[in-house]
Amino acid sequence: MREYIYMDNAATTPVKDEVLEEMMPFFKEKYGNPSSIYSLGQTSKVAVEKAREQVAKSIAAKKEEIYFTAGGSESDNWAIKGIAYKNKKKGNHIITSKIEHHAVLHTCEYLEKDGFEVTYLNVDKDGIVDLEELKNSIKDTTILITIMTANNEIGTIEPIKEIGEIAKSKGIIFHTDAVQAMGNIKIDVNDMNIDLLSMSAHKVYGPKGIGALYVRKGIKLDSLITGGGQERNKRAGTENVPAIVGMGKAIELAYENLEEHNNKLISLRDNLIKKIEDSIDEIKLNGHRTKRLPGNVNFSFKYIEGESLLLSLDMVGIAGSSGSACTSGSLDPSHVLLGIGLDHEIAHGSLRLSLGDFNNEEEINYVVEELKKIVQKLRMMSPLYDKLEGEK
Ligand SMILES: Cc1ncc(COP(=O)(O)O)c(C=O)c1O
Repeated sequence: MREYIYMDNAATTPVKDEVLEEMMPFFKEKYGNPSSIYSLGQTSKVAVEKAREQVAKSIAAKKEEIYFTAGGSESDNWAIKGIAYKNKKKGNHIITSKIEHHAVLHTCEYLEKDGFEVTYLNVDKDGIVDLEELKNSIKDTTILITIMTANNEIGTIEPIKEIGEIAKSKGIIFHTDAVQAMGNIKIDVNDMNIDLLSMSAHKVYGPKGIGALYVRKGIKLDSLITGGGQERNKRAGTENVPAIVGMGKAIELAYENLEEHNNKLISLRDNLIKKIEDSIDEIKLNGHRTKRLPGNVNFSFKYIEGESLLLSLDMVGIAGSSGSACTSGSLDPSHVLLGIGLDHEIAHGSLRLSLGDFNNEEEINYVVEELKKIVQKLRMMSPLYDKLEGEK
């Protein structure tokens, strides 16, 4: 069998050699605690601050506006709960969208049980938030708008700058989950009026279990973990120095080569979309055709179960996804696909192929060839497809 073809880069990415190389000394040689005042400790502290600078630079933020966390989920939880509880006296209303990641949706549901009111905005057939509906949803009690920069399943990029402007004009705090967008889209927190932004290293060829939250200077939010004075008293606990160093390097690399990376991915993505559309019928591309992440391809295939498709692809050495990594494995159709108006049956037959820096044209051709055969085989086994064939 040929080498494994990995097309699930939206779930996670491999750590790049240059990233691993930067991390390695911080496990055994430079193992000091950044809070220790002797030189071994200070070496770690300098490394953490360098990474903070690298992360800040990538979104045009200041170094002291970056807090390291244990990943995207933690950043989302902290941003939303932190702002909600800090502003409880001002109001209890939060606005989000129906297609957010569960790290946002489940946090909002948690807050609803604690007396907060949440509006879940609809999106159009491509997954784009309706700005008029957003404006009309704002109340005197609205304290936070949280809308993702780009969707993890269908890749649609939201009008973040416009949302930021609306929030700013009404004096409402704006948080965005940029976990999928980082390393794929140029982000400027000032130009886009973003007050808080969540990110995660493992989507940009960095290590897992490390992320960051950008908090605009002047925005107050409750501490996430109390204890020692780390992260300026906001998130206690000895820093994960190797992971922080890896995150800094991974993000720096991603933004150094953004254009080159994007041009390559967009060309691969559009080729893959075209080849699938040319060779398989009764399919639907999910997400916006152009306002989408450079590496994201998401199709629904009529008369097919996404899980069977994934297993069949795995058997020929191809890794994809039928929803976000956190929800695949469950039998419920994706809330994102239902959110863009797909019915349950077609939402079940969906496949996400997310391309990354290590994919190439040869792999695209192989995937299309195999996908075509698998779809045909699975449809022949589908009672619904059989019935329709009989009617033709
Ligand atoms: C949009 C989005 N937000 C948040 C997360 C959670 O990030 P992490 O895995 O770092 O907790 C993910 C991960 O898939 C994501 O895609």
